Amino acid sequence: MSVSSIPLQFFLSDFWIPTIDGLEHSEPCKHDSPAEPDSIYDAWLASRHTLPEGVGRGVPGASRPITVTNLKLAHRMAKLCAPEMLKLFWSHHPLRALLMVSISFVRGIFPVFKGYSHAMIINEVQSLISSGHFTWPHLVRLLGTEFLRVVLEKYLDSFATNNEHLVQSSARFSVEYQQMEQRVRLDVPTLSDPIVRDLLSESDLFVSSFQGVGGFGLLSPFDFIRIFTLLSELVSHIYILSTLQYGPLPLITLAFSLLSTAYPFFQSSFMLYRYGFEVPAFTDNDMRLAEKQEQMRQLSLSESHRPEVMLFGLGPWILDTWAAAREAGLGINPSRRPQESIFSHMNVAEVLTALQNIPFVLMLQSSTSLGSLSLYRSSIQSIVYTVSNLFITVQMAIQGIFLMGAFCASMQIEPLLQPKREEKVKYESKTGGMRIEARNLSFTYPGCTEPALKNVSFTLEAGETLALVGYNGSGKSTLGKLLLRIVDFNSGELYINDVDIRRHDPAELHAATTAVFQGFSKYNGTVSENVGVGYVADIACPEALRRAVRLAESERIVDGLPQGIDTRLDAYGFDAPPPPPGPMPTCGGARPAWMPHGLSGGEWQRIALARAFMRAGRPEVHLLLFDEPTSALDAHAQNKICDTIDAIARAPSGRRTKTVVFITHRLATARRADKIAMMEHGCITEFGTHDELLARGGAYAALYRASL
Ligand SMILES: Nc1ncnc2c1ncn2[C@@H]1O[C@H](COP(=O)(O)OP(=O)(O)OP(=O)(O)O)[C@@H](O)[C@H]1O
Repeated sequence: MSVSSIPLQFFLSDFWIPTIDGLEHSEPCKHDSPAEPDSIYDAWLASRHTLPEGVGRGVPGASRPITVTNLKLAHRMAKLCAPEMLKLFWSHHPLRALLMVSISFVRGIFPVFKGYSHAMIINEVQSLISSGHFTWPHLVRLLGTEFLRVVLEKYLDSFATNNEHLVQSSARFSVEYQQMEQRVRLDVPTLSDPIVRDLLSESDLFVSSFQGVGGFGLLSPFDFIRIFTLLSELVSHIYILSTLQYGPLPLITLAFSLLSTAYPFFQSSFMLYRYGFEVPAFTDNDMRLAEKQEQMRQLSLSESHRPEVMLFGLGPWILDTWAAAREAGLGINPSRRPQESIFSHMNVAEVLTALQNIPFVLMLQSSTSLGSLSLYRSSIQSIVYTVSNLFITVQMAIQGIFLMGAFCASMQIEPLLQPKREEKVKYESKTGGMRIEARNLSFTYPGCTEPALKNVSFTLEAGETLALVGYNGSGKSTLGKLLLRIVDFNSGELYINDVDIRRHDPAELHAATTAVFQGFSKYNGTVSENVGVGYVADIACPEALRRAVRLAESERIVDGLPQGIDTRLDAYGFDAPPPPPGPMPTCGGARPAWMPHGLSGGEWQRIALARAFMRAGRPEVHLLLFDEPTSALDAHAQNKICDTIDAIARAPSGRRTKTVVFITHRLATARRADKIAMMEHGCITEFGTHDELLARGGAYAALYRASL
C-alpha cells in the first residue's frame, strides 16, 4: 500500500484529539514501569498502559496515542531494537540493502526533475507562441531529455523494485523463521499468559508487515525507508522554490499558495475534532462483536457442524446473532454515527483551488516564464502533499516501532518450564523405568479460582503401573499433564528419579516419555505422517511405521484404506481444505489420491496409539502415559492393547523396563495396574492395589461394583 493512499484521518485524529493526552495523565500505569524502561519488553508493556481504557486495551495492534510518553517509549524501543533490525537487513544482502537506501534518496528527487523538464518544454513552446524566438533543435533536445528522464526513471524504478523485493524477501524469511523458531520453543504455561499472547499477536503483526500488506497501521522497516524518499522529495522541492524568480508580493503569494493547498487537510482534521470523530482504534467491544460475528459466520459455513445445526434448529439463532453483531460492527445503529453539520458538506477546497489562480495571475504580470509558474505551482502542491505523507508515515512508523518492539521482546521470552542454566540437571535414565514421587502437588488453571489438583501425593516405583481412576473432572488428565511436564504445578514437589522435575529440561524429559492424550491431535496428512510424528527420525522408515501400526492393532484398518498407509486422512471432518489443482474426479470414477479419507473415532484412536508406539519401545523411553487410550475401542481390542503395552514395558526377560500410567474409566483395565489412585475433586482419596481398595469398601469399591 502506498503511503499516499492512507487516509489522513489516521494520522490527524491522534494529533488533534486532546482527550487522549488527558486520559493518559488521568490513568496511571497499573504496573510499575520505570521511567526509562530497561528492556524492550518493559517499554512495550508501558506503551500498552498508555492506551485509553476501553480503547484497544485488550486488542493487540491498537494504535498508541501520540504523546510525549509514547514518543519517548518509541525512541527507547527503536534504540533497543536497532542492533537486531540492522542485523536483519545486513545479514543477507548488505550491498543491496545499502543500494536500496541510496535509491530511496534518489527517487525522491525525480519529481523535481520531472517538473523542471516540463517547465523547460513549456517555456520553449511559450517562446514559440509569443515571440517566435525559439529553435527546433533546442525543443527537440528538451523533448529528448524528457524521454531519457522517463526511460531512466522507469529503469531505476524496476531495478529498485527488484532489489527491494530481494532484500525484503530475505528479511521476511528471517523474521518468519525467527517467529516460527520462537513459537515452537514456547511451552503451554508461557502461551497461556494473556500478556504473552498479546505480545505474540503484535509480534505477528510486525511479521505480517513484511508481506507488504500495509493497512491497519502496519509499517515494516522497509516502508520506513520511504521516509528518506519523502524527505529528499521535500528538500528538492523547497530548493526549486527558492531558485524561482518571484513577482510582486512574493511572501504573501507564497503563504497564500501554501495555506490554500494545505487547507483541505486542516479542514478535514478540524471537522474530525469539532464533530467528534471516534479514534480509529478498535475498542474491546468492537473486537468482541467481530469475534461473535466471525464465530457465527464460521458456524453457518461449516459443514462439520451442519448435523447439529440442523438437529438443534440453530439456523435462525445463528442468523440473528450474526446480524446483531454485524450491524453493531458496521455502525448501522444511528446513535453511533458521528454528527454531521452543513459545513462538512461544503467543499471550501474547491473554492480555494479557484482562488489559487489569482496569485498566479499576479505573478504572471512580472514573470515572463510560464514554465516557472507551472514549476512553482507543482512544487507548492508537492510540498504540501509530501509533508502530509511524511506526517502519516512518521505516525505509522511510530506505531510500527511498537510492533517491532513486540517482535524483539517476543524473541526474548523464555519458556516458563525451562530451568535456569545454573539449576539445570541432565535427565539420567534409570534402568527399570521412571521413579515418580509427588508431594502435596496443587495446581489451578490460569484464570480459575478452584484448584484442579489439591495436595496430591503418591510414589510410583520405576517399572510400576499406575491407574488413575475417578469421576469426570476429578483431575486425572491434569495430573497426567503435570507428570509429562506439559504444565507446571503451583505448589508442592515432584521428583523424577529423585530429582526435582523443575530442574530438568522439558525436552529431555519428553524424549524419555510417550503418551496418548485424551484429546489427541489429528494431523492433516497421510496415515504414515500421522503415525510417524511419534518419532520423526523414523517418519520415512516403512518398517518402523508398519510395526507401530501393527502394535496398535490397526493393520487391517490401514490396509483397507485406498492408498494404504499413504492415504490422506480427513482431520477436518467435512471442512477439508480445497483440493489441489488438477482433474476433478468423475462421478463413479476412482477416488483421487488427494481426497482425504475419514476414520471412525475408534480408528483415529488406534492411529494415536500407533503414534505413541512409534517411540514406546525405544530404550530411552521410560514413561508411557495413556489418557483414555481405549475409550472408543471394543472390549476385545482393549485387552489386546493392554497386553501390548505390558509387553512393551518389559524386557524380553520379562523384567519391567518402563513405568506406565493409565488414565481410565474402565475399571477392568485399572485392576491390571500395580497401583490404583482414586481421584475425587482434585485429590487422591484412595491409593493402593485393586484388592486393597476393594477391601477398603470406599469410593473405588463402589465405582467398581457399579461397573460390573
Ligand atoms: N484448560 C483448562 N482450563 C481451566 N480449567 C480446566 C482446564 N482443563 C481442565 N480444567 C478443569 O480442571 C478440572 C480437572 O479436569 P481434568 O481434565 O483433569 O479432569 P478428568 O478427571 O481428566 O476428567 P475426565 O474424566 O472427564 O476426563 C475440571 O474441573 C476441569 O473443568
